[in-house]
Amino acid sequence: MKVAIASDHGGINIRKEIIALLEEMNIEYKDMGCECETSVDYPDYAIPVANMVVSGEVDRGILICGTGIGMSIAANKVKGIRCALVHDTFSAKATREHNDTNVLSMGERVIGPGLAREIAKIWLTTEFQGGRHATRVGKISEYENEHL
Ligand SMILES: O=C(CO)[C@H](O)[C@H](O)[C@H](O)COP(=O)(O)O
Repeated sequence: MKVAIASDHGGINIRKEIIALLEEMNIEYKDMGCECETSVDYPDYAIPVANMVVSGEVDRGILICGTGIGMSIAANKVKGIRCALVHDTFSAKATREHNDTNVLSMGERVIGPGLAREIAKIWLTTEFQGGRHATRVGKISEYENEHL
């Protein structure tokens, strides 16, 4: 698996924590910034990562901003992206099993690095269950293909 990761200025510390996790898990990754702690705009990071996922350049994306909300809104504008904003381990597992999410978003002003690491680890290692969930995810893709 290959992962693209990015944050704005509000998510740098959790990004570093998740990069350390990816290295421990021997998961190949591309760090897409941001490079500094000055204020940047989250769509400039969310959209490139989302495009890397839909193009197949990477398999998954991980995005961090202050709340995770801006990143998730922006990523979900890209056709083919299913981005989940997650701040608990139950949802991390469920959104892989049920929604086959390909991008994870978290907020550094909401949770600490320890929980973020647990969430990311679960999200990276949980398989999609398919079945009835595939039917539902398929309906989202169908809508995207017909209307977006
Ligand atoms: O998009 C967000 C809110 O939904 C992110 O949390 C941003 O990191 C946040 O808006 C940045 O805020 P700042 O006041 O410019 O640091």
